Amino acid sequence: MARVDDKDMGSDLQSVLISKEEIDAKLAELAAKIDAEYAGKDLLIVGVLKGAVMVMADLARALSTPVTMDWMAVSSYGAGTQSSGVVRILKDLDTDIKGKHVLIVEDIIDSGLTLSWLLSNLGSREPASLEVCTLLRKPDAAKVAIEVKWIGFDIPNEFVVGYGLDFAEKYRNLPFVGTLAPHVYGG
Ligand SMILES: O=P(O)(O)OC[C@H]1O[C@H](OP(=O)(O)OP(=O)(O)O)[C@H](O)[C@@H]1O
Ligand SMILES: Nc1nc2[nH]cnc2c(=O)[nH]1
Ligand SMILES: [Mg+2]
Repeated sequence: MARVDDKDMGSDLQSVLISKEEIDAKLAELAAKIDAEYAGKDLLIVGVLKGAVMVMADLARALSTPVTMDWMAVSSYGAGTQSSGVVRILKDLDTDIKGKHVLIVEDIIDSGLTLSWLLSNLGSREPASLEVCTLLRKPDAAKVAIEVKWIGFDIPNEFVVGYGLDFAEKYRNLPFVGTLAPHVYGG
């Protein structure tokens, strides 16, 4: 199992919430379900930058279904650890998704505001189908009416980093998901 002091960030971390091994096993499980769902269909997976890069890379390799991959970058106004729901496109898809089977891949759903906006934005482009796969989901997501077909882990309402998730752009390259020590975010 990965140690908390991996990459010399040990003193910033409080605990390992989900280990690399647990992430790998979960992605294999999700990939099998996604393979079954899209058998015989063309699938476009859409990663939401930057957080979803690790999930996209590992999920794509765990899938047997041939996929195409595209990326969106959005920014939700709001500083620090809070999302505001006001979303702006920083990088749009390179491809037209009309008539395509589209799977949005996210690292985390917290307030659900980013995803809710994305579902309505991409939904209006008339894809053949539009579903969501997220590695992590926090409890507040239940307050927003969004349907998430594939969920890796439901986690408590704590700020997590690693495996794509940042705090002030750091910690994304940790191979596991962990919680930060309070002194790092001024707690
Ligand atoms: O459910 P919500 O409250 O909207 O939060 C979830 C979103 O926040 C994070 O992205 P962030 O905007 O931090 O950008 P990043 O992926 O570049 O870190 C995460 O990757 C999700 O996209
Ligand atoms: N890094 C990180 N980004 C988030 N965006 C929404 N929730 C979180 C979280 O817990 N950690
Ligand atoms: Mg972030």
